[in-house]
Amino acid sequence: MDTAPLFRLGTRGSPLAMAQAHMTRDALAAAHGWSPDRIAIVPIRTTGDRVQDRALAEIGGKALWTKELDRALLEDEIDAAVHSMKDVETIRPTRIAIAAMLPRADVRDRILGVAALAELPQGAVVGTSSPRRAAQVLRHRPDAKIVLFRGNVETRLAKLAAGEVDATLLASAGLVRLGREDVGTPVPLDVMLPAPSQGAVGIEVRAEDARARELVGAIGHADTRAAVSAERALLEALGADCRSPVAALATITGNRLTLRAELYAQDGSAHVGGSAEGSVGDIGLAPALAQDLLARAPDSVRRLFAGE
Ligand SMILES: NCc1[nH]cc(CCC(=O)O)c1CC(=O)O
Repeated sequence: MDTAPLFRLGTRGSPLAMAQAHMTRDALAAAHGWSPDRIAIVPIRTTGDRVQDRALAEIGGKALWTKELDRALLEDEIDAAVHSMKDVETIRPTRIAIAAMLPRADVRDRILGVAALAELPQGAVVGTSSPRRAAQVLRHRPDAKIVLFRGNVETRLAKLAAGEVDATLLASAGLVRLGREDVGTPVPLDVMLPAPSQGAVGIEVRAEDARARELVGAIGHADTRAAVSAERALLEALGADCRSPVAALATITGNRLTLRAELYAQDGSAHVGGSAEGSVGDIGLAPALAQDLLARAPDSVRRLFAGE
């Protein structure tokens, strides 16, 4: 770049994060009539990228992915940070604002290695580090053996190909963004409801930076934001974090929002599910569904959630 960048986008350096940063750059360039090469993409290494051998939940949860990007944003090294909304904590620093979410991709999980959970051989080994996916697999296949499976999408595909596991599960959205829509089979939503925020890319800015808010706001997708906000409000009301086996999906038709959610016991032996419907702006909907689910949850499920 021989001229100063018009805008600096911070991102993690994984291939998926870089693909999402490029999507964001292209959307910004198109919205503002800029040449894409006037937008700098700044890869930032996070603790989560360095630590590969332990479950995320054990070593500090989602903050591992956001902390370094938050610092770069607050220290004005970048103008905006691009995130998978699924990896962004429910409660964010007050000086950081979500300025936009891009149109959501396919929200489903894909199963790789077999075409469906029902086709797993007896006692099959399934690799995942997601408490939600583990519980959902065990709910349908209590005979399966879950093993910790980390690393970025490419690493996991390589481990599967090497025969370390019989099957694994990945978000369809990530595979599509990496140009790997050819692998795996989508799992129906009634078998595996997705993680809250799955498939959504969000862009954060400094709350006080009016220019960045406006520039990024121009590429936002209102329905995605409304849906993901409802799912995040549910997580907050549940007192849930990345260790919590919880699935949620909001869908919007016109001005109506339907929020579905399921909470699971860790071993999939119990669960509770429900849904609520209201107008898009109804901020009471998600907390009400959270209370309803907690009230009906079996003990083995309720004790995994802090509530309130
Ligand atoms: N936790 C890792 C992560 N964060 C976002 C995605 C996929 C993209 C998305 O859901 O938007 C993935 C990988 C996966 O779950 O397969």
